[in-house]
Amino acid sequence: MSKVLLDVRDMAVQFGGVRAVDGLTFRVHEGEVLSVIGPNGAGKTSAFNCITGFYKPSAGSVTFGGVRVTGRRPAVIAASGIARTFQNLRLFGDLTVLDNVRAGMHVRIRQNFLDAMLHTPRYWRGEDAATAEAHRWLDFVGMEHDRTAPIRNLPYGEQRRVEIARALAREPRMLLLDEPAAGLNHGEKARLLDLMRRIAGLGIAVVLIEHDMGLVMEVSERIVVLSHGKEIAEGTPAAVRSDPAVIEAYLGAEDEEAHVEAERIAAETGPGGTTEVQR
Ligand SMILES: Nc1ncnc2c1ncn2[C@@H]1O[C@H](COP(=O)(O)OP(=O)(O)OP(=O)(O)O)[C@@H](O)[C@H]1O
Repeated sequence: MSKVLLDVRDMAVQFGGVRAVDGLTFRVHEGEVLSVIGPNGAGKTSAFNCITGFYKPSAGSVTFGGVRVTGRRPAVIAASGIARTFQNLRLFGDLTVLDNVRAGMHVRIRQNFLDAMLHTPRYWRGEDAATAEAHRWLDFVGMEHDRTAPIRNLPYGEQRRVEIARALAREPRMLLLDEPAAGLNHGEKARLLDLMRRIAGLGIAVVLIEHDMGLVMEVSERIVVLSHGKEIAEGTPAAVRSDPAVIEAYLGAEDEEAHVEAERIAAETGPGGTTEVQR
């Protein structure tokens, strides 16, 4: 197995009385595709937010590339080589496709303040290089639409692709994708699968939160399963799929949802209501 890139140990996140993440320990190796799955509210996004510095863990440590980054600011963690996408797109709607990708790169373009103020030759060389590189990443993700149009005019699936291009333009060593297949159609999911494999092929580790189990089972080398903030299983897709603890966690969550739904309907219809609850 290749080198450990991310090492998360005993990480916990607390929101008032809720332990969103409760003693999570896992590792990601260079260039591997690892998925983090679990029922709604299991703590997956909270774990991502801790790793990327958006939340401060209440306990535990996060080490990336051998350097402890626990509790550092998001910008510092991003600069150390971790890029991410979000469950809800965070693009600049009025900016063009190209400018959205270039915006992701400004952390690493070497220009000083005066270059930018005075638009020196070095400034223009930097801008040209940035534009060429943005095109390269847009080619890589397969973005075929007009790149000079405002991004808000693009179909949703294409916007998702641009968000990945922007994250890649930071030249990360690890890319965290939070539900990248949400809202995509069948063909778009197939292209996403291929894209994730090509990203890993570049040696970039891909860590995926995803509810589409078909996609997860096909693309992942390993899977970490969370339930109520705790890791309940870890292993290959085949091992995880047949793990009784995993099956039970998902069935339990379904039961919980069905129960909540039944209570909601009962409250709406009141005693003697006529709505039947489907089980
Ligand atoms: N900012 C917050 N403040 C308070 N509670 C939060 C916050 N973020 C998450 N939680 C709670 O922490 C728990 C874990 O939520 P989280 O969003 O991490 O789960 P998830 O596994 O990503 O869920 P989903 O699959 O629905 O996105 C939930 O009980 C949630 O309500």
